[in-house]
Amino acid sequence: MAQSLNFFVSTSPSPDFYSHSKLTLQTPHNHHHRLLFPFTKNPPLHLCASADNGVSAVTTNYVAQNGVSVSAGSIEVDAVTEAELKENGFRSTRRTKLVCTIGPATCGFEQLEALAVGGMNVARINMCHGTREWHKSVIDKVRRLNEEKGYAVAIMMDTEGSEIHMGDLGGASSAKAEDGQVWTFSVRAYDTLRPERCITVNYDGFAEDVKVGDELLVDGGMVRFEVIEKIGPDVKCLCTDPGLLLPRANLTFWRDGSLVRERNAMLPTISSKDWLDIDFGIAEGVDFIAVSFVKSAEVINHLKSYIKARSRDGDIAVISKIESIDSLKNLEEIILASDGAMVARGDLGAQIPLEQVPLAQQKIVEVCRQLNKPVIVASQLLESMIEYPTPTRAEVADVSEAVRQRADALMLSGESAMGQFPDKALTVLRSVSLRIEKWWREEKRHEVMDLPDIASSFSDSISEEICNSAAKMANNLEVDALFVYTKDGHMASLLSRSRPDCPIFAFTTDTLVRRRLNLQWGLIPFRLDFSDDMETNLNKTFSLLKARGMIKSGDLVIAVSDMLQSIQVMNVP
Ligand SMILES: Nc1ncnc2c1ncn2[C@@H]1O[C@H](COP(=O)(O)OP(=O)(O)OP(=O)(O)O)[C@@H](O)[C@H]1O
Ligand SMILES: CC(=O)C(=O)O
Ligand SMILES: [K+]
Ligand SMILES: [Mg+2]
Repeated sequence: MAQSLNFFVSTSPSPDFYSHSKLTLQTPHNHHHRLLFPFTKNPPLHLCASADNGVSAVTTNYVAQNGVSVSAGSIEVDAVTEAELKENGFRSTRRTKLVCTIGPATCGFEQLEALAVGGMNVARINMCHGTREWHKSVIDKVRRLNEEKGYAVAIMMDTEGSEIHMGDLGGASSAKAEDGQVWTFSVRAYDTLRPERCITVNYDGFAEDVKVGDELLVDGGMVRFEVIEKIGPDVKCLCTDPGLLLPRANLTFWRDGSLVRERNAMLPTISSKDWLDIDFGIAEGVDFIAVSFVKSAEVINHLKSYIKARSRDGDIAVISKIESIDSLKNLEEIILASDGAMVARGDLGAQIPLEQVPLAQQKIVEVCRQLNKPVIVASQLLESMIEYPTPTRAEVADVSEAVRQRADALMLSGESAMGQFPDKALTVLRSVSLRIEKWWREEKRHEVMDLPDIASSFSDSISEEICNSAAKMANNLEVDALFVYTKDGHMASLLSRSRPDCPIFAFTTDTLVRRRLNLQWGLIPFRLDFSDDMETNLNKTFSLLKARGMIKSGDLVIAVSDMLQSIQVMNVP
């Protein structure tokens, strides 16, 4: 029999409202313990509850108020998860989510499908590279894959930003800079064939801003030059650290051991080209927009209201990329304003000393977790796999560390965009994630992180308490899965924040919410039509999942819901 704890909160503005909460704890021996709490709160809340015999009493009441009916309907979950659940059972599903940057190596339909099969949860397109037509064709293919083959891959568009970077390499995929060579960095636009060892720069003030003696870092130091001469728009540079130059690589320059960033600080976070790309993203209905080189919360608030006013569903999540000194300074307010964050270690490592990057990563992951925002650890996780089929031991250790920190997601960049072994790289992320997650559960490690209260309303506080308790109960009772019925995804993310031992089945009526939840740790998002009647919802879910072989009789489940704020513990009948 189900044991349940239900709350019912509505924000009725009635002036002479009456509110109370009644908690019922039903023991197996039918001893009912009731608690009655009088409430006076402003703004007025209507809090009532509960059921003496399971869920039916309350939910019937709720349905009567809302008149929502349940259609028989079906349940949608992505094909990979379904196979994983059937094969390995609840416990061994992967909790850490995987983002793949799509590029020339992976933009074909079959290549995208191979990544989906390999566990890609989110496909990232980087607006620094390629044309809008190219990106549109990738988005179309991913959508087709989802529709035709039952995947739920979300799409993340990453803005170019207006930091200083190199142009393309006249069509070449890379160029090798050797020690002692002199290269020219120029703001000229070359129509005709450009001279050898010549790189264009996107920023007109470049030649004025650099000084002879400055150090010029490509891609955060993958290649280094020293400025030796300025001739009009051309800047002659001596290669001091050889390496591979990639198209549109970021450029930073350093003087007397410090990053020169006065000009960068004046460049807008979202350039006019970025705004056009954002319009494109809104029109295409991407799920996430990742904003490069965020400096303050202001720009994120601006973008969010822009999206809200223009997007059909008003619902594209905004991810702040933490990759500049300014973003580290304003970390908490930026993350608070955003729907998630990315530790963009590539550019971050060009702005702060490399040895500080791991600590910055740890801090960003921690702040995101506390503020309940998903966080992606990105860049160079498996860099050597761009060229080689196996990773270095150090790379495996780096991936393990990000999983151990319990980041929501890991991201492939060049490894999947233009590397020779995209599928193998994804397999490494997948197997390392599974191994570390298993270790965590076997060791019965408990969270050391204090999760602060983040609710901004009383109703949210109840959701938060319910989710924190449900996650704790799930660990203590060693349940097989948490079920959450959520319209907007909020309660699902609160459960994820607690990083419980068991997987979280998140049922939502909304396809967009379902795809967005794909970025969050431990969530298995399902699309399901459901009502406010929990008994009906549960029965329907059990029969649909049982029919598909994803759960079986006897499995122990804790279910929570955000329409009817409740916790129930039960065995699958
Ligand atoms: N759409 C694309 N077309 C061609 N090459 C791409 C594309 N996307 C990525 N690449 C290649 O893959 C490499 C790594 O991709 P990634 O998106 O991490 O680039 P990045 O420029 O380092 O990132 P960011 O600009 O966000 O800091 C790029 O340097 C580029 O060479
Ligand atoms: C991902 C990205 O933008 C970076 O690492 O710089
Ligand atoms: K970018
Ligand atoms: Mg970057």
